[in-house]
Amino acid sequence: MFTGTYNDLRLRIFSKHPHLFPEEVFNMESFKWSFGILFSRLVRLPSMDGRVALVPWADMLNHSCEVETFLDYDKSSKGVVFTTDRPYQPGEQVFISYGRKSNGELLLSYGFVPREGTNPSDSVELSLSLKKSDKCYKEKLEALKKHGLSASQCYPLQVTGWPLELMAYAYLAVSPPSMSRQFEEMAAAASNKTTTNKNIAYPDIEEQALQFILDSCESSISKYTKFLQASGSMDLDVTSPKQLNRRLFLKQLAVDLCNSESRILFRAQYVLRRRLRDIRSGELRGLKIFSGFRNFFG
Ligand SMILES: C[S@@+](CC[C@H](N)C(=O)[O-])C[C@H]1O[C@@H](n2cnc3c(N)ncnc32)[C@H](O)[C@@H]1O
Repeated sequence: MFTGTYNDLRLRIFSKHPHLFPEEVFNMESFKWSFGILFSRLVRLPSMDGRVALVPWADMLNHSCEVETFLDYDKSSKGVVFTTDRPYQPGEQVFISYGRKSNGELLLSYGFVPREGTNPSDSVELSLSLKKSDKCYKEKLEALKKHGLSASQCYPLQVTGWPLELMAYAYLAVSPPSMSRQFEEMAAAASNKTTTNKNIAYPDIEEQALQFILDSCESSISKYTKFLQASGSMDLDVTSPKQLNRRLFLKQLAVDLCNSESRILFRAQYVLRRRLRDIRSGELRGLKIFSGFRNFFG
């Protein structure tokens, strides 16, 4: 990402105006540094339409997932103000919220991962894909494309659940050719750009749709498990103690992120399995009643 953005800037701006952007200053190293400084310190000001600013004193405040206080511009005092949401004791560390962000977003923008289980906004992207072998692959893809979606889509899973769009995508992925008239409705509900009714339900294929989500969850879990197992014996390939510390630190961040994301996937797996078990045992009960009737009438 850095390399692409930097090369783009160099090609389109720096190389055309070398007197304004000398290579000794505007190089990859300084670009990385300024990018990091800017993105870990800039403040979005909600009352100024989300305009961003660098606010020297405010960039000393660390983030906590447990507070709901944001920095904002205050018209009456003409300054950036911060009001705490609870009393603090003298000497106690004061926190702000960097926004309701997932652990992955916090790691990418700020370089840290909150302690496991402490971030209620944490989420993990679950990738769902149409099966190439699906008899209606072309029709489904066409319906998806109409709503700005593609054959593979990512949806955020949280410990507390998943968006209605994800379920709509799963319905579309598993629906048989006999439901082709509903493809359009399902694709529209799977898109977060449309405002159509998202709360669609197709009881006949609910079990297959949940199983489809569960399969995707389990395939994702197995990737995380493989990474976490391999991380124990990962070759860090370093030449100095300083480099070793840095690599160990980065590896720990990756492990922390994987642990928090797989925790969400395990929770989803549990909920899905339980729901499927209920559906299947309901069906079994239905079958037993039906065979009871048969006995009765037979
Ligand atoms: C705006 S600065 C906050 C001040 C910073 N701690 C400092 O000493 O300059 C943002 C950086 O602080 C660190 N940080 C903020 N909140 C944190 C937290 N809850 N856990 C670990 N590091 C945190 C991260 O390195 C982040 O990029």
